[in-house]
Amino acid sequence: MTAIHIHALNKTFQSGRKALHDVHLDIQTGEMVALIGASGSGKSTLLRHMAGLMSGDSSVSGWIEIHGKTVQKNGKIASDIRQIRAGVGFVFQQFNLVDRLPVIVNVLAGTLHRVPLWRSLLRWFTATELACGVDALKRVGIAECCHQRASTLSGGQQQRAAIARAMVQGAKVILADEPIASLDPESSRKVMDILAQVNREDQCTVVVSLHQVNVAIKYCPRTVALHHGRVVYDGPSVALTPALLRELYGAEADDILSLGDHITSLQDKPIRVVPSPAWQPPMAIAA
Ligand SMILES: Nc1ncnc2c1ncn2[C@@H]1O[C@H](COP(=O)(O)OP(=O)(O)OP(=O)(O)O)[C@@H](O)[C@H]1O
Repeated sequence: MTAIHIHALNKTFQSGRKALHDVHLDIQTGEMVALIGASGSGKSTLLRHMAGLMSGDSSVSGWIEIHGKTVQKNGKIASDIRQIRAGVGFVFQQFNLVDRLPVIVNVLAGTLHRVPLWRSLLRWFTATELACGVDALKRVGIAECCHQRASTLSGGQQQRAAIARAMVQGAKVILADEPIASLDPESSRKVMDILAQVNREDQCTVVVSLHQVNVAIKYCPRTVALHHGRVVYDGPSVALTPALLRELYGAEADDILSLGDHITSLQDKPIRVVPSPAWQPPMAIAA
């Protein structure tokens, strides 16, 4: 079944900047797809359109559907977008948690579309909801941080809490916009391991934008590469050799090839595919 369907998406900002050019994309349920590209290539813009946070150009007939439901069409966001978003989890580079609230409350924000408004305002959650929140925190390996304020967590822990919130939400699609861009290699690895775990164990479709092609290869069987807002490659991540990347990106290839040793390093030869934890038998993720 198709999880995300994008047809002829174009985006021109008011400044006149054309950020997306005729993007067509089909992502199947349960895929883990990397979105790569140099800075400014349109990764965030595309993810925001998928989430219905931005609308494409109305001058071109284009649309986006998630699980068959229209997110936007011909430049207009669907009127029932809140309902569609309830099934979509977002993980952003800048950990979008409420700093002053405890981690568990942030995580339980994932249930807000299900609980009555008065209960959410009072932050009154049932024992079952609390257990579900704690369970999600256990799965991402930070249950011990449950009652801490979100602001006291490290960047990697905040990102894991954001993923726990998507779990509690019961999201069947996770859109992660450069979730490891601000993290050290070890925290990056944990966050990517957890995204892969959610993909594998919950059959959750994951689309993750990354600066590092080596991380894409390690975790995502499929990569969509953007260049100046156009899809220039859509296929197996393992086929993304440095030579191909140079062909696609020219000098800009260095942007995504020379980011140092972020999780694994990439040599200037056919890329060695590092077996991904995504394809190991289910196992607990260590904290
Ligand atoms: N609100 C905006 N108004 C005008 N131009 C914008 C706006 N947002 C993004 N852009 C432009 O659209 C293009 C794509 O930006 P986008 O943020 O999607 O790229 P990106 O690939 O996510 O980059 P990065 O990796 O640096 O986050 C860039 O040229 C950017 O300057």
